[in-house]
Formats: sequence, structure tokens, C-alpha cells
Amino acid sequence: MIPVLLSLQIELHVHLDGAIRIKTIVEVAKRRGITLPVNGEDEMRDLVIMHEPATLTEFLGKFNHYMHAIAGDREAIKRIAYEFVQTKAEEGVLYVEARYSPHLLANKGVDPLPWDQKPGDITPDDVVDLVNQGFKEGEKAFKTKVRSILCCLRHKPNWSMDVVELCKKYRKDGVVAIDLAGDESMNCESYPGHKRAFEEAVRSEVHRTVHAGEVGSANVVKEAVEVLKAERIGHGYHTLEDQTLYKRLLQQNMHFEMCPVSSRLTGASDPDFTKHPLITFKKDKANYSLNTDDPTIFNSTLNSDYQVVQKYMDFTEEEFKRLNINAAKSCFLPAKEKEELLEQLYEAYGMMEKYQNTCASVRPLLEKTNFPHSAGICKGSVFSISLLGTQQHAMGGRPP
Ligand SMILES: O=c1[nH]cnc2c1ncn2[C@H]1C[C@H](O)[C@@H](CO)O1
Repeated sequence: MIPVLLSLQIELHVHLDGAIRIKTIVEVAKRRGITLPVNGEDEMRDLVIMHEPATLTEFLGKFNHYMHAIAGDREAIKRIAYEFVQTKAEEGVLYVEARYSPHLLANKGVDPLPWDQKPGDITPDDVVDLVNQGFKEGEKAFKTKVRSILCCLRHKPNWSMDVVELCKKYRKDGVVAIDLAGDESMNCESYPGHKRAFEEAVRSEVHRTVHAGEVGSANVVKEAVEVLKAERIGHGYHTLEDQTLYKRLLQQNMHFEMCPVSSRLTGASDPDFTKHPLITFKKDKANYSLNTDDPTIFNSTLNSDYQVVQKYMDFTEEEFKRLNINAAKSCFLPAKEKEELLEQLYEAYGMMEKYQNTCASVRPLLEKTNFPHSAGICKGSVFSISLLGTQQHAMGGRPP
């Protein structure tokens, strides 16, 4: 494979429960006396990993093989969070937003209890606290910054209000947004629980991302943007089927969380990477990031995704820099932390001087035009207008 020349990356779409080490699953199951469907690490690997393109439903079935080993165990939940940060640090990730469903790891206060668990004493709230502990210790040890996105699940609309309340409770403690994951064939207009939760998220200024247009149609994307007020779209490949919508989202500088390796294996895209929708997004200089999604199941690292797009989609180092800068601008950190992150990237990419010069020359103009959020991330926004020729960043405000 061709080496990817990028020292630091931003990852915005990765499921914590799709990123658990197989070794950990086996060890925890043994400690807890929990039976796994097969014995030993190699056998578990064979069972859990997808090698050939299949369907999203088949993919989602993979979680059934191992989640019961981790759910409902304090030590295990903390451990997977800690190890996640270690893995991302080893991959060269500077900042990552990890997502998970607190309900799927709990064994109390969830109806019905997932994974046929016996009732215990770990509520979804406890899960968030435990993941936070693991992340904080991991961040301290490995220096990769990590924040959480809490997932609602399409097939569990009655959990969604809980999820938004947890987002509100932990907004100053590691949680930066809400998501809607799961099987897209269940549209949310028919499931008022999701709609209400996302309305509450808007009201409470909780950031929002939604899995849409992964295997579902462009209509799911439209609904995500118009009904759920998504600020980012998870995947979004099928947006291209509605050119009016696509052009509108390009104009709004909507961020798309792209997961190339994942999309091939879940049947979300053509298995031939040279026909991948991402090529069109790149040609149009869209705002997107590259992400692993569920690296355990896809047997991948972030570098695998970079290598695939480099090999089959002609991605250059310049494009890698552009997309990571866009990812940093589109992340859900508060403005000040976002600006610090951007500065770290510009520095690492050898773009600091250009960035500072641009900023100095355009700042007076911004002040004059009363650019929203100018004190916070004006530098990032200016950079995208003047150097990269893209629109300004959606979360950074728009010039009048
Ligand atoms: O790619 C995905 N599409 C839709 N749902 C997904 C994907 N990857 C993981 N999930 C689901 C299964 C997980 O248990 C849940 C929370 O992380 O989100």
C-alpha cells in the first residue's frame, strides 16, 4: 500500500462499540464467565469481521456476537473507552468524536434490557460517567483529545428523550452532540420520539448529527436536515441522488462524515471504490471528513481509509489537509477549543504562516461586517474563504 503522508488527523464518526478490541471482548467474557458464540480470539475475529460486501442489516447483526460481554460491567465499559483513546493515539488522531448508545451498555433503567442481560445496577447515566472516566484517563495518558456523541437508535424511539437529557446533563463533561443511528428504513416522521428529542436538542443548543443517506435514500438526508435540523450528516452518500438537495447542502457547507471502507462492506456504496460517491464530493470541494465508523467489524484503522482513497480516488496530500481542516472546523467543540485545534493542525501541516497572514489581513474586514462568532473561530472561517475556495464553515457562522 502507498504510505499516507499525514501526521495528524481528525476523526468525527466512529462508534465506540464498533471499536472494541477483540482481545478485550474475550478477556472480559472470560473474567465474567460469559459465553461467547465461539471460543478464542481467532475464532471471534473470524465471526465478527466482515471481509466481503454485505448489507447494513447483516453488519448491525455483528454487534449481537459480543455486546453482551461488555454491557453491564463497570470495568469493561471504562476499559473499552480507555483503550479506544490509546488506539486512536497510535493512529495519529489529534481529536476524535466517539459515539455510542448509553442504553446498549446499561443493565438498569432501560426497557427492554438489551442483549438478554439480567438486571443490574448500571444505568445509561452511569454508562456515560464510566465512558467519561475511561476517556479522561486515556486522554491524559495518550494525549489524543476525545469527546462523545450520544446515539439515539432508529428502532428505539422511546429511548431518545433520555439521550437528549444525557447530552444536556453532560454537555460540560465530555458530551458534545446527539446522533441518530441504526436502520434507516425506519423513517423518523413515523417515530415521534426521535423528532421530539431532536427538537429538544435544538431548543437546548445540543449539536446534532444524523446517520442518513448511508443505505437510505436522499429523502432520509432531507428529513435529517429539515426535520431533525442535523448540522452534520453521517455518511450521506445517497444525497447525490437528489441533485437539488446536494447543491443546496454544498452551498450551506454541510459537513458529511464519510466512511469509505465501511460503505463498501455495508453495501452503502458500489464495491468498486473507483465509482464511490466520495469522488464527486471531492471534485465539488465539499466539506467532509474521513472516518473508520466501526473499525473492529471492518478490521480497519483510520489509515486503511486514507490508503483506500489515495489508491482508488486520487486523493492527494493537499486534499487530506483540506478535509482535516474542514473536519476541525465542523467538529462540535466550543469555539475556543476549535480554534486551538485548528492552530495545531495548521502548525502540523506547515501552513501556519499562510494562516496567520490571511487572518491578519481579513480580520478588520470581519469586524466591520460583524461576522458572527468572529472572536471565536474567525481565523478558520477566513481561511476557508480565501485559501481553499470553499464556503465558510457551517458552525462558524456565515458572512452576511
Ligand atoms: O454505519 C452505521 N450505520 C447505522 N448504525 C450504525 C452504524 N455503525 C454502528 N451503528 C449502530 C450500532 C451501534 O450499536 C450503535 C451505537 O454506536 O450504532
